[in-house]
Amino acid sequence: MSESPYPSSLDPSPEDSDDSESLLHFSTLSIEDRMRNGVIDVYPDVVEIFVDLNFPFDSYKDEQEAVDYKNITAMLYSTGQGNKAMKNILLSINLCPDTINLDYSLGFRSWILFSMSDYISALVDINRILRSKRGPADFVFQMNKQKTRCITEASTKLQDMTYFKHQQHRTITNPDVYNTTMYLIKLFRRKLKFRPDDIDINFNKSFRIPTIYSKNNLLPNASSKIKIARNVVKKRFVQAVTDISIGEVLIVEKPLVCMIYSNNVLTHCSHCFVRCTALIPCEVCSLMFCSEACYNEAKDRYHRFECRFFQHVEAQKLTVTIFKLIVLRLFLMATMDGTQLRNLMNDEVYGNPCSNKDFNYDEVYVPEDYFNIHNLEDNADKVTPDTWHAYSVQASFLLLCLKKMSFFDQLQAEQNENVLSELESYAGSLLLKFTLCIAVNVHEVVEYVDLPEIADKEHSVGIALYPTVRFANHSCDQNLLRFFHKNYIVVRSLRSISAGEELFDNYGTFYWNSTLKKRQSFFKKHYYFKCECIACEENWPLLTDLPFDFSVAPCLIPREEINMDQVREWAQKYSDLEPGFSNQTLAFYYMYLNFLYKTFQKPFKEQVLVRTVYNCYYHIVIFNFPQGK
Ligand SMILES: C[S@@+](CC[C@H](N)C(=O)[O-])C[C@H]1O[C@@H](n2cnc3c(N)ncnc32)[C@H](O)[C@@H]1O
Repeated sequence: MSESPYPSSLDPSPEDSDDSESLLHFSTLSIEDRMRNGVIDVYPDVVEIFVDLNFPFDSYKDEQEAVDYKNITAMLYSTGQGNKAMKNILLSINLCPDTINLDYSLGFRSWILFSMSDYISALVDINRILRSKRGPADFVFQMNKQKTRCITEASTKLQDMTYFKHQQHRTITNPDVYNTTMYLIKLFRRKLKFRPDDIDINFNKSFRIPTIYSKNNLLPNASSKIKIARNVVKKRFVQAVTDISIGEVLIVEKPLVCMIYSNNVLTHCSHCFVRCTALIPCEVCSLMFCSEACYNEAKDRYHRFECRFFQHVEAQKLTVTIFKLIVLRLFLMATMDGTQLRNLMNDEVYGNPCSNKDFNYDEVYVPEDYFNIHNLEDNADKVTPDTWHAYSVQASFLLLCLKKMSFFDQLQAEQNENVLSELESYAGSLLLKFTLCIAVNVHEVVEYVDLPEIADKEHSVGIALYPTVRFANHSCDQNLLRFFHKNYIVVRSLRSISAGEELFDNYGTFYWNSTLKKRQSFFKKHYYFKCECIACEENWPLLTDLPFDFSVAPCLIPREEINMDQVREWAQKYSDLEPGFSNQTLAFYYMYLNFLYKTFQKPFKEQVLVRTVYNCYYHIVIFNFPQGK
């Protein structure tokens, strides 16, 4: 259950980069030479390298392949292989251009969804087909008939749900009851938006994101109990303004920019990251969305131009890391698909991407403002020559793709294939700046899959840049926990925190699962700092060597005040808990964890174990019991 916030896939080092072949060209240069060459001087060579790539501009969509997948689906479905059929029909929908064949594939999926009793998702597909108004009469007739069946079935289930709504808070330990209830609760959630003739819903929209009780006037996504402070070493950091107790919601926000991992494109919405069975395809590239609303928002915010880029690299099966894709997206958002590029270049304050602007701490922070990128930490003064080099190559790759795709044609009078214009160079420097910033500021978005066993539930969905959470520095013994709801992040206190204390995130490696030496080299290499947290200063032991005996563990309160019988009872209850999820169990973990932190001095094994399970369990309960704590 690692929390891996900053994924190793973002490792910017040359040896791990997919540009490594291109880098061979430079490996003969001495470090000094590379440093002297710096960023700008490598451009001509990089141009040479990437012009060689020379990928043709093919389309990703392939109607014939889509029809083939649909035919395979029919064969699998008729032989009772429902899951495989579902996978194939998804591929068919994903590959199909927006023609009548797409309607046929959607129609097929609605049959499969119906047979899986997922009537609402089936209705989403059917309504979409009927809206397109392009099917022949008998197909439209079949779809209308299917629609009636879906509505009838769904209405019956919806009545059952009223009962289950009242059951949500009850403890569920029996796995069968658990599974049935889970299913009905999911349906219940959908009911909140249930309108049979107008279904293009994302049922998780009814999902409750935890709220912040006392909002911060200066940091709109944060609690008034925290503020952004700064010092010379760490620059900005998050600090407690008043005492904070365990479990308080401190930050809730949407990403400024996010990107889905390619292996989730067929299972999750590429815009909001919700897991969804009835995804609809982008008309041009491989991305899929949970609803027309998400698709349109993606197009409005970043996907119009990006979509063309995706279709080409996908058609060529080029491997472009998620890291590059998010940088490109950020660039397109920042420049509004290029239309604002020249204005940005001429802007006196933001025109120079090399100078970081710090936001004014007395004014209201605007989390969704693109200009925040200019005050992200980029560590430009600490990046090693090798990393500079890798980043420059990555930025150049994107710049050349943009050039090749005629991105600059509308924006400038002069075009020259071999020489970069002033505007193009500026675009390159922005891409480089974003590459630096993204590397040390993004989080990995995870989802917890709701299976009864606790282990191996964590699933990485994508990466995202959170405008307020990114102010939190690292500690190997952090006092914050991150939770995700779709691509929203929720940050809560892991234990009580006193006024004036710094609030710490964790960048992916903890004192109990990695040695001091490994941690220090990880942070130096990826984040350019030396961790001086208490766990590093005191070199706390790994999990297996942590003290675990309650009767001798150092205490924070006089030992005679501790009711040891009660402690043993809780410890026993904790280790005996059955699989299955409920708010009561969550409340127990929460209470027990609070007790452990308040009573025993860190580091103590039970604190680590309970904290880890609590983190995982919390996600699951919140995901499946929307009224949860
Ligand atoms: C996500 S940012 C955190 C906010 C950052 N301090 C700022 O001013 O924007 C990550 C960067 O903060 C710095 N940082 C994070 N944790 C640190 C720590 N424990 N000690 C020193 N610097 C740290 C490193 O430069 C790191 O690359």
